[in-house]
Amino acid sequence: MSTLTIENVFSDYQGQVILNGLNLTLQQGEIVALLGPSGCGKTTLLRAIAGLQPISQGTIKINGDALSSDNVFIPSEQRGVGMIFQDYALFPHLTVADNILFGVKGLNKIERQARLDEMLELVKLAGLSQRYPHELSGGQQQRVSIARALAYQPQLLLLDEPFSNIDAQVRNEMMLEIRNILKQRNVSAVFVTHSKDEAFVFADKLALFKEGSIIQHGLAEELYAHPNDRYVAEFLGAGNYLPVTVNSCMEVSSPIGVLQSSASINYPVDYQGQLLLRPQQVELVADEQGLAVIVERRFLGTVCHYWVKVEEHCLEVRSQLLQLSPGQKVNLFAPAHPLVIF
Ligand SMILES: Nc1ncnc2c1ncn2[C@@H]1O[C@H](COP(=O)(O)OP(=O)(O)OP(=O)(O)O)[C@@H](O)[C@H]1O
Repeated sequence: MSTLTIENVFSDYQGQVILNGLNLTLQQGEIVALLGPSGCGKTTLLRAIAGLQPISQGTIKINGDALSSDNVFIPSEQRGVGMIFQDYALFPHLTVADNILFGVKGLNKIERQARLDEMLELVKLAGLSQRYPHELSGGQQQRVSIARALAYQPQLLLLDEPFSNIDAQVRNEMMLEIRNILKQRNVSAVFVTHSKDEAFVFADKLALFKEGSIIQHGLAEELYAHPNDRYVAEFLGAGNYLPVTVNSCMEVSSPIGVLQSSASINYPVDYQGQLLLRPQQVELVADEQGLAVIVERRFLGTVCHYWVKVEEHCLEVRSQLLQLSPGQKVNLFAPAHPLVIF
């Protein structure tokens, strides 16, 4: 059974549609990132799941039980959902121990202590239980907020941009640490972010938002390699878009020559479209008679980023060939792969 099921969910603010018929399912233990630019409705969906935002149509279920639908509205505190916010939302006048145990009900004193010890160990804060939030670093405060959400043993954890206040240098490490904790406990989670890099590190699946709709959702690798829309392709990383004409179900003609696809192309012969080539999918070969010329080079350590002009097109290429220089003639190749054409 899915942990979370979102079926045809609509929501509005004063008649303005914010969520426009969303569908999404999440299996037990999966982490999904709601990804998209500012204002596209990610937080509104998170709030709707938490019971903090009404929906006007559709159904939200957890473990098969309806929480929001035409005739059901379960209050937030009865949903079994934990939330972690960007600003941690710790109680400043409570110690770490009291913050962590705040939502834990129905345990005796010994059980409460055992739950606290377990959580402190899980988030590596043993020994700090009597400190107050202002006596902790940002990362430690974030770990307290995780421990507080997990101490309550939620069926589902909701995280709203939880890493945006964490120093970039420790952010990746922190994301992996929290991801490991969730995986260790088999906790399902929905994570809001506008950063594809955070989504790739933290989530198993992505749901890409555009103006209140989910344009595509699935495994991160699947969306990156097979975006079904140029918006998805652009959001998930740099790419070159070259005009191509389909020659056959396995071949196209392009400004850098004839390219082979290793999967069938779903367009008819003579179809003219735009081919997506990620910078690492293009290879360079130095050639004095080459049809392309290097116009810019940026050294990045193990690879170089080149901008290469061919006809009127300028392509971004990431290459392990480090010695090419601006002005040099080259040829470009794209080894056979499943071509993505829009
Ligand atoms: N309380 C409110 N009243 C009216 N409109 C609102 C309210 N909260 C959000 N909105 C509008 O709903 C839309 C979606 O907002 P939401 O916060 O869900 O976006 P988001 O994708 O989470 O953005 P961000 O990444 O900036 O947090 C925006 O156009 C916003 O202006």
